[in-house]
Amino acid sequence: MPKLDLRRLILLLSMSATSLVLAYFLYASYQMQRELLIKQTLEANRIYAVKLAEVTENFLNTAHKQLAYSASVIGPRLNTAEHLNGEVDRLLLQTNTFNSVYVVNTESKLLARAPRNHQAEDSLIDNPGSYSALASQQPSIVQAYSAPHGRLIVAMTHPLHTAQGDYLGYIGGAIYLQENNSLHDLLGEHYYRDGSYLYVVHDRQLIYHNKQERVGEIIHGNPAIHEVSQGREGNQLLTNSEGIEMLAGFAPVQSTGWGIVAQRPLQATLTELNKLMLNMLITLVPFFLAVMLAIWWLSRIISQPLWSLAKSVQKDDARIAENAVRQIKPWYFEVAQLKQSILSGLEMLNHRIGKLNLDSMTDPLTELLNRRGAQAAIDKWHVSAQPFAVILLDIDHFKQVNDAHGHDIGDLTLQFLARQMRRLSGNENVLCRSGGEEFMVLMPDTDLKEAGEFAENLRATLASTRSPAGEPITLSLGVAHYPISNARIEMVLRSADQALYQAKRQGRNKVVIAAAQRS
Ligand SMILES: Nc1nc2c(ncn2[C@@H]2O[C@H](COP(=O)(O)OP(=O)(O)OP(=O)(O)O)[C@@H](O)[C@H]2O)c(=O)[nH]1
Repeated sequence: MPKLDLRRLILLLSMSATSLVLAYFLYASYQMQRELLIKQTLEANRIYAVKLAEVTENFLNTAHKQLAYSASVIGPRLNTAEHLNGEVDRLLLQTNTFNSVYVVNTESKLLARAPRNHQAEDSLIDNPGSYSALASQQPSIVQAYSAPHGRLIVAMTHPLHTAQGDYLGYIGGAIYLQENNSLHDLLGEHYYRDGSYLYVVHDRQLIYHNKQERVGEIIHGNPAIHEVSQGREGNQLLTNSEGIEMLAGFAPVQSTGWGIVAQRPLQATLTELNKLMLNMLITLVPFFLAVMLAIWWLSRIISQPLWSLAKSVQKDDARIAENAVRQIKPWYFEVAQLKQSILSGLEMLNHRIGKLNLDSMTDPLTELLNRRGAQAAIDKWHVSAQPFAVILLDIDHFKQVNDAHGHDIGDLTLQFLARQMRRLSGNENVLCRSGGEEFMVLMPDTDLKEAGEFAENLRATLASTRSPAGEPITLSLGVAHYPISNARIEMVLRSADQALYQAKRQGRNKVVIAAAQRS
């Protein structure tokens, strides 16, 4: 017998199906959320980089305007040291835009500087930025360079003119990339806690980075830097110099050719999602268990009728099995069909058993009951203490019928006698061929007198009716009664037999009634 029953099978199937669907659902929603989150973060970083590029652009414009204003205040009065120092001090102190402000004449000589330092006035400003500013005589931005004191500097200049427009030199403002200033504050406001950071590059050189030691570093092989250096904005998933996957957004500062890159580690982005998925799983587990419980319960309801059908069919008695099957209430189609099929099978079986039973109790020649059939009736009456009369009868000299007319005529004669017995007998009587040419009539609720009259009538009828043998047959009959003849049934039958024997001895064609038992 296989160990797996329908209930377990349903549960197993449902569990596997539900688990698969759940796993797929979690996997698919994780993948979708992951993609969405990556896309959103990339886009957010791009927008952030664009915004920051705009703000930087504005900052640089404002710085230029400040220099332009100072240039207009200074005017042609380059010889007045007090005036020059006053203005460079004001510009340095009033805003936090520059780390140093200085005025340089056309010979690249320093005329004033704030803050003051060892650099003597009239010293030569000997760097390519200064020369190019003097050469262009235009507002300019001097890209990052290392100053003699070791600092990395971005400088801005604005030309100084006389009222007539003669060029006198420039006023310059230096932004130290590794030190505090408005630009540093502006870029430093970025949220750095979850590993996110931003940096600014110019010509692949880091001119701003939250790790100050990295400022000045030249970066190779970074696709975001490559793109932004080409003046393009966008976003990209990339691996940074430390091998960490980053979601980077980048945008150029058009006026300076700088590139701003804002990035967030992929892992930090997905950590929240992982937590979310775990919470989802934890929330789903009780629901999953509840569903399994419901399926367990439902599987019981589904398997119960089948189980009952199987149990009912296993009963020893086909009649009891049939009744048990009838009691089962099928609530779904297949069980109803199965019940119907089983019932048809059992009905057929019971019918066959009934027919076999009947055959085993019937005499095939006369279709009266045989000895076993009569015995069954006697047993039944015995149990219910039913009084009855019994008549044993035997054809006289039947051997002669066979001998004279043949066995077939003998058979027809036996059938003829059976017909006569049926014709004369009431329905309630049990008629039986107890063997050979011997017959028996069992008459419930009939006394000896009535039974004797019936026996006499039968004898007289046969004696006066032509049989298949061509002439009437005569009968000898013995009559007894239960319990009048004897309180024990087998003794009653013996009494009837003795009465029959007596009838034979007294010359045949005769009825003898057994004497009542003496009490
Ligand atoms: N045709 C036919 N004959 C049967 C059947 N059963 C028994 N017999 C015959 O019945 C006869 C009974 O003969 P006996 O026992 O000598 O009795 P009887 O000739 O009737 O004589 P008594 O009973 O003494 O009057 C036998 O010849 C059996 O062959 C049967 O089914 N068909």
